[in-house]
Amino acid sequence: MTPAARLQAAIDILDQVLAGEPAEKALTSWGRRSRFAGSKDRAAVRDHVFTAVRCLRSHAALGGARSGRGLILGALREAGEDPDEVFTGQGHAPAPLSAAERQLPPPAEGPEALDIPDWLWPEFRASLGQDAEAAANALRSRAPVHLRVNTPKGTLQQAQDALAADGIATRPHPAASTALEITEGARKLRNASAYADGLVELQDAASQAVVEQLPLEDGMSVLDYCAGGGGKSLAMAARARICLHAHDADPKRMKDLPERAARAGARVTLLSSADVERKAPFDLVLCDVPCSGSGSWRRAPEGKWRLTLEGLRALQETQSEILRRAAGLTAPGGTLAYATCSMLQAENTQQVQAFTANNPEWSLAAEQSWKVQDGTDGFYVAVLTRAKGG
Ligand SMILES: C[S@@+](CC[C@H](N)C(=O)[O-])C[C@H]1O[C@@H](n2cnc3c(N)ncnc32)[C@H](O)[C@@H]1O
Repeated sequence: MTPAARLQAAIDILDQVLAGEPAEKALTSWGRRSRFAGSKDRAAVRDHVFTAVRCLRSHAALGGARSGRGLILGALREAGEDPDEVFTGQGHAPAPLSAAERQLPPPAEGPEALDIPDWLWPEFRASLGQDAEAAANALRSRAPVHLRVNTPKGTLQQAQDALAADGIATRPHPAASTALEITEGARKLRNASAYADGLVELQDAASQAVVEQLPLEDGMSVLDYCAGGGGKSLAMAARARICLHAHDADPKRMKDLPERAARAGARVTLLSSADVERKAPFDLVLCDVPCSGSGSWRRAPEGKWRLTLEGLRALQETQSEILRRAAGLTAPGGTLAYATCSMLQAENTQQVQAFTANNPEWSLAAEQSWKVQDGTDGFYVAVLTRAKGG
């Protein structure tokens, strides 16, 4: 495919996304229909689509329309490229620009230029203060690819050497002692032996750093209460010889966990909600709660446009309910960790402050947050301890 044909493919896919189709699904069906597209074409089209979704407001403004064509035109203008070189109408290239499309719109400003919904901007700015613009701008670009080295299976250096042998260059990431950032060859990861052998897992460095904050010790009984695919379960299992249990309100989310654990050489027992009550109390409970995902909107940009104020308030209710339940599953003297991949205070400090205010037997032992502009996903963790007699 020519570069212009890739952009035309992105335009068609974006029109479907704007009509309500999830980007991943629209890309998959395009891929099935487009047997002629090679792996580089697919990667390029995917990049165009995800860039457009991350920068939906600003690129639509720059391109003069909220349409596939408008978004691609906006992206070219932002990149300082000449749209007439792409919109030629030749071969599979997009049709030439109309007179209306040639009109340069006035420059976007404020939340529109920063690609944040208007309703969210006051909350975003209040949460991030003077870092708000930098965070919003960071969310407009592609996320780096991070790996967690499964240290029971090998050292960082061994993982780097094994990855290099498969053409993948990495460097240690400062956010966590187990983290590597891929600097070249990320697309080769799925076929790399270090990945197949469970020496490395895909995991954001801040997600790993959250687990490094937990006071895990050999022999502890631990519950990952919102385990999902089990990324944090596996990271915990690598840190100490714990008796690890995983639970999720939607057990289907954990379906790959047994296989992932086997690959990593970890042991984890999956528990239903009823089993959790029977097995309680646990020495440590981690709640990696459902959240707005504002810290990972680079990876999942549709979430930024799907979130509403009502949705955010509903998430907050779920979060405080999970905190309340998880507290009841934690042993006296035990630890409860509350984590989100959000940068919004409403989901982070405000939740924890409300919890400790209502539950005086709990105190805050540690709290940390990571911001997306510092090279990781945005994350938050609070480590709470329960009084021995509490
Ligand atoms: C942020 S994801 C977890 C990601 C996972 N810990 C990881 O590192 O891969 C949140 C999970 O919480 C689950 N969840 C939602 N409501 C819940 C509830 N009331 N109790 C327990 N889990 C819940 C969701 O199904 C989802 O899998």
